[in-house]
Amino acid sequence: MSGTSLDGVDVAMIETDGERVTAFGPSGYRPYAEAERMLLRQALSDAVSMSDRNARPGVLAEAERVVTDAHAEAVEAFLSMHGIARQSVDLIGFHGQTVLHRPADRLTVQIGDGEGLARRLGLPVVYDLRAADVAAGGQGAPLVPVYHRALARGLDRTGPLIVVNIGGVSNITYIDGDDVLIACDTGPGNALLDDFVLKTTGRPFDADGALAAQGRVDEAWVSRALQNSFFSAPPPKSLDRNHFAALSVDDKSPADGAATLTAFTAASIAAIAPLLPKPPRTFIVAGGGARNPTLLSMLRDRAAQASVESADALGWSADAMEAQAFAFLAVRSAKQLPFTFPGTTGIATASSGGVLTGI
Ligand SMILES: Nc1ncnc2c1ncn2[C@@H]1O[C@H](COP(=O)(O)OP(=O)(O)OP(=O)(O)O)[C@@H](O)[C@H]1O
Ligand SMILES: CC(=O)N[C@H]1[C@@H]2OC[C@@H](O2)[C@@H](O)[C@@H]1O[C@H](C)C(=O)O
Repeated sequence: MSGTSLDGVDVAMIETDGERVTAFGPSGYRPYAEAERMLLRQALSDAVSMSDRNARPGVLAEAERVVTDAHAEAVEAFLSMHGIARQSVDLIGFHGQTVLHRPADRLTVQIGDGEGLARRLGLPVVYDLRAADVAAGGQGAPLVPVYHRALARGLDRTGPLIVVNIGGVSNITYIDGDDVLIACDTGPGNALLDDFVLKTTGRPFDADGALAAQGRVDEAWVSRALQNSFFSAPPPKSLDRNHFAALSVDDKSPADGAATLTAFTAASIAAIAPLLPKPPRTFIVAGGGARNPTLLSMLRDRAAQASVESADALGWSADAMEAQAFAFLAVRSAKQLPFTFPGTTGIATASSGGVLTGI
């Protein structure tokens, strides 16, 4: 899995039948080199004008090779580091790199050559997991909720809970027993903050929320930003990474800008609660944002009565969860089990998707 933060490739191994997770294997990470990250950033810009998802304008063809190679290297290093025999792996789930997401135009583009990856690894690969949903009128995201539900089945909790994934964009899954599964993107995650921190300090992200912790939140700015009609729309809804890029805190000091953007992420996650059937009892936080204590504390302040817990504290892996989810989705895809639902992507009927290659 390589997410919208463009930080690197997450690898994880699980044992599953697509319904339940019977064992968690190890997980790993292969960061993008600086040059690779710059190429991917350029690919996001070059993708803006795309209308045909198979076109590869500008640097996209080169970026696609880099994405495929980085994933192959990530898997190879992972297998050798953990002494896992290639033949013991049944299936690889490959998300690719989203370079454009415009579901209203029935367009979502993940670059990455699934067939090339299957050839290089000598293993079957399931890829292109968003396309079928978008083609059928769904949002194509989020896909992870069905995995969150599988994990939540193993928790002994009453009352509705929310799993929040704070990646480049933030998304939530609302689970209330086995029957209610609602999901959507909630707004910014780390991407706006990362971009601002990179521009003002040269560092790729606000490590441990230290910069934001020193700054002052401009609450008026946050309230204004929350006026965007996206926030009052009910789920399902999804976002392109750069949807809020025009919102600028460039007139602020690095610390105040970081504090304000961190608060914007926290406030926009909390703002989903009134749009759900019942107030959530718990927010379980995963994704890179779970490592940012300033963000967690701002979410606690804004989450009303709900408790805020990190996924790691429950024995789930905040870092590996998305990669695990794409392994789970690959198995569901291979078995033709549905993984997008009216309540998660807005698709008319529960559907499967993905392309299986290399068997
Ligand atoms: N120690 C840390 N302190 C603060 N922020 C952190 C820390 N570690 C990671 N992050 C943030 O998490 C981001 C990476 O998050 P994650 O790996 O969930 O993103 P992603 O895989 O791109 O996700 P998605 O696909 O959900 O957008 C980094 O860019 C950074 O902003
Ligand atoms: C189009 C796309 O790649 N969307 C990502 C992005 O990153 C977070 C959020 O926006 C989420 O909707 C989705 O990824 C997660 C893994 C998902 O589909 O569940």
